[in-house]
This record gives sequence, structure tokens and C-alpha cells, in this order.
Amino acid sequence: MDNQLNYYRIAREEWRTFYQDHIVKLTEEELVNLKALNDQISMQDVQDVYMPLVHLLRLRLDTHQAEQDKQAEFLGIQAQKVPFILGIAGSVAVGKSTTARLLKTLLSEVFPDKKVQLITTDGFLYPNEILQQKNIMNRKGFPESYDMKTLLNFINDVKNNLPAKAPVYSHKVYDIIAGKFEEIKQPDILIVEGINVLQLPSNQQIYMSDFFDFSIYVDAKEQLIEKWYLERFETLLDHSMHDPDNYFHKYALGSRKDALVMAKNTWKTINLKNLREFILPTRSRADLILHKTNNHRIDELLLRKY
Ligand SMILES: Nc1ncnc2c1ncn2[C@@H]1O[C@H](COP(=O)(O)OP(=O)(O)O)[C@@H](O)[C@H]1O
Ligand SMILES: CC(C)(COP(=O)(O)O)[C@@H](O)C(=O)NCCC(=O)O
Repeated sequence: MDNQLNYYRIAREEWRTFYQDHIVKLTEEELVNLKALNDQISMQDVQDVYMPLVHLLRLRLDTHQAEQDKQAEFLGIQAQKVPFILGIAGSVAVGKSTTARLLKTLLSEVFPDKKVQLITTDGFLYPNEILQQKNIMNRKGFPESYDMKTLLNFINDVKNNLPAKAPVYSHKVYDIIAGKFEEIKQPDILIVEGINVLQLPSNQQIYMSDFFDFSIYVDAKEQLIEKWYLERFETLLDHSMHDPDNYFHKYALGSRKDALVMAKNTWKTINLKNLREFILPTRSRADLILHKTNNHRIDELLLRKY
């Protein structure tokens, strides 16, 4: 890591010892529910990595609300509940959405009285039709492929406890689903996951990260992320075999070798380029860097000191 001056670098073996005595252990039933959510999740990761992280988030949540209350007292106004926003950044296919879904489930289990919601910024990509009109279909995921104004308005509304609707992107359809929205209404915690959440778009007055109360960057070596990208591509092909409406159907019916050549090329010319130019430079802005190694195992965490 280039600049570690302002991060504590913590090996998994040490991290797993933090606060274990204070952590609410999940019941057998809760663990089974979790496993059903994503059978790829390692229960060891939940215990060693995610439960201490949930505890850290609990501390941040408490501070967040206390600060809001104090400020309201200073202003002589009624204190409001302000949603806590957690950003999750990282490369395409590094495992952001898996981490986000797991955290949503864990936070909901550990804080049953809190409303936890999740959105992905993929929903704010321009639809393919507009990307084609702008001639930027091969730039999907790059800063200019997102409707940043709408995304920032959305987050601003959530912070102000106004009902907000996030458009929905489907990997299967490879496009925005017209007319489909995720309704977000006064959550206690909103998780916002996406490759661009820590980016600083040049033409905006405010940044998405201005609204975040905590941010996580999921990190791994390029070669591993490429492997995970290709594995996910193959899973998408397998699932599209009998579904002609699926974007990947045509590739599933053709030669697997040719499809993989195409996917490798997409990785190299689009997603890897995007990682190097626009995503990786945001890593040093995260409050916590989760570093993954083979088989998605988290081996190290970097926690921002100040
Ligand atoms: N902790 C994990 N254990 C096993 N597989 C995982 C894990 N996290 C992600 N994956 C797999 O890696 C691929 C990319 O993960 P995904 O969450 O879709 O990434 P992203 O949202 O960053 O694009 C998927 O095939 C997913 O199933
Ligand atoms: C929609 C995405 C920009 C976002 O990726 P995610 O983080 O959800 O994996 C990406 O999956 C994508 O479609 N990239 C364009 C090139 C491609 O992989 O087809």
C-alpha cells in the first residue's frame, strides 16, 4: 500500500480478537438464514471479520446520532433522526454487492429495531439507449456513464428523510429496468454500494462522500479480480442458458471459448482501465480498506486513524 501513514494496518488474526467478548453471537437460525442469502459467504469471515466490523459501526452510529442531537441543542431546534449512510467502493467484480448484502443482513440481525436499506449506484447508470446516443457504450462504469445529478439529489433526499426512489440496474438484462425502482423511506442506515461512491466528479459542487458517515473500499490484486469477473461471467452464462430475454443468452449458446475471449477483452479494455484510472485512486479516501486474497478470504484491514 503506497500511503499507510494515516491507516492502522491490521492483520485478520488481530482484527478477529477485537471486541469478541462484547459481540452478540448470531443464533444457529440466524446463521442458517445468512447462509441461505449467499452460500458463498464463509461463516468464519462473518465471525472473524464482519462481527467486529458491525461492532465498530455500532460505535460510529452512536457518535453520529449524538453529534446530530448536540448540534440541534446548539441551534435550539428539535433533534431529527438523520440516516447513517455507509458507502462501499471498489472495482467491478471485487465483491462489493456481496459485502453490502452481508452487512445489510448482519446489521438487521444485530439491530432489529433499525431499518437498514441498500442501494447500488448501478441504478444511476444511464440506460443503454442513452449510452448509445452519447456513443459511450464502451465506457459503462466510467464517471460520464452515471447520472450524477440524480444520484446526488437522491442521497440528499434520503439524508433529509424525504422518500426517495432509486432506479434499478440488472446485470442479466445488462441495462436499467424501465419503470422499476427501489423505494427508500426514512432508513436508520442506508448502504450505498458502487464503483463510483468515493469519486469526486469534476462538474459537481458536492460529492457523494460528503453524505457518508463511514466508507469501505473492497480491495484485491488485479489478477484475482479478473478471475472473479470471469467466474461471475460464466455463472451469468450458465443462468441464461434457457432464458432468451437474458443479455448473456446469445453468448451462452455459442462457443464458451469465444465468449471467454470476449469477456477477457471487456475486462482489459473497460473494467481494468476504469479500475486503474478512476476507482483505485479513491481507495485512500475510505475509512476502512478490506483487503481480500485467494477465494475472497479477507486477510488484512486498514482502518483510517483520523
Ligand atoms: N465473500 C465471497 N465469497 C465467495 N465469492 C464471492 C464473495 N464475494 C463475492 N463473490 C463472488 O465474486 C463475484 C463478484 O462479486 P460481486 O459481489 O458481484 O462483485 P461487485 O458487486 O463488486 O461487482 C461474484 O461471482 C460473487 O458471487
Ligand atoms: C455495471 C457495471 C459498470 C458495474 O459493475 P458492478 O460493480 O455492479 O459489478 C459493470 O458490471 C459493467 O457492466 N461494466 C461494463 C463492462 C462489462 O463488464 O460488460
